[in-house]
Amino acid sequence: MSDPLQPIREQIDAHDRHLVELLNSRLALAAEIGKLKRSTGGQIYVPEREDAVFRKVTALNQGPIKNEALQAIYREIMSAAIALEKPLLIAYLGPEATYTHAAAIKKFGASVDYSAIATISDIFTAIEKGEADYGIIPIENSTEGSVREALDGFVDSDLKVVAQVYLEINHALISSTPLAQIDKVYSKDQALAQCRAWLQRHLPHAQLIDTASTAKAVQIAKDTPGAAAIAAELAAQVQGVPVVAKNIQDQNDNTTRFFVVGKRPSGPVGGGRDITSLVVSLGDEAAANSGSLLKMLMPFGQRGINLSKVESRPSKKRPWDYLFFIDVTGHYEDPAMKEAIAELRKFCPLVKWLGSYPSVQ
Ligand SMILES: C=C(O[C@@H]1C=C(C(=O)O)C=C[C@H]1O)C(=O)O
Repeated sequence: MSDPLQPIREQIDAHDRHLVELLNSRLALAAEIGKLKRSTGGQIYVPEREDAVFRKVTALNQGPIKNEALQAIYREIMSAAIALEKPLLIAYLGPEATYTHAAAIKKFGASVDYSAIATISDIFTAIEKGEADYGIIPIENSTEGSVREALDGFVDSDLKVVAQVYLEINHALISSTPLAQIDKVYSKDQALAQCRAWLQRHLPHAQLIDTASTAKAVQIAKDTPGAAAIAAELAAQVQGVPVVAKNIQDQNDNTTRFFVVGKRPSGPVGGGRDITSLVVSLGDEAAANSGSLLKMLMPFGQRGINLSKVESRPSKKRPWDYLFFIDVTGHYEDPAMKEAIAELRKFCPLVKWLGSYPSVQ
């Protein structure tokens, strides 16, 4: 009896021949672009162009492929294109299998090279020294708020935020010791905090110990009797330590926002899809004038520029002196944004542009 799958598979084979041909022809064009970029000093990774490609293919899609699947495929196609233009090295907060590693792969795909770096400030340094092309760092979590080391890193650095990526975070309790005998839980402070209620319920007497990263916690737990780590399941697999409990985060839609940092700024995507991040200090104005916070936000409001985040951090220069981290909708090059920032500079001693980047992807 003839196999009914056979003729359909032959059609699939014919499509695959086509696809491989088309992919190679697309990648050859990217290689040509790469040559031109090298001769003109252009950027290899261009987030605003990638955003336009994602939008274009999503608009073309009539199914049955889901947009998410199409975008994942295009992520890899563009990753392969980048690799043909120039081998890029992406520094992430390591060790291997941290959430930042997963976010880096989500953003840059499988064809670029990755380097695990121990601390956020070392990531800034690696890029400043040209030891890596881009860095990826966690900036804020939907349950726990901002990552302070990341915000502080931007104050002293001239690197730019060139792109962002969101990743849903699902924590696992990882240990070779059964739950009832666990007396120490290691993880990054942010991850411990995201599982506070679960820990209170299941391990109320365990000692909670902060580590430099979630994957580092798994390394420690692996060799410490009675110890567990909170990290991604992937970290458990990579290091061969059993998962004791899955999805232990207190909020189900627990999501972390990561920034991609590089030496040169991204161009605009337009259509209200750019975000600009700034750090602003009011200086003596704050002490002298009780309305100064409002005054800081007015230049944006008056021009219809939407404010999506304001976060304050102690300046560490004087007590009760603050730096404000502000996200607004639009690109630094937009005329209204330029005007708003110029106005802000009239009364703020510090207005630092951290970067403008596409809001999604
Ligand atoms: C090919 C380019 O370089 C990279 C690869 C892209 C692609 O494959 O479409 C898009 C943007 C860049 O990150 C380009 O800049 O157009």
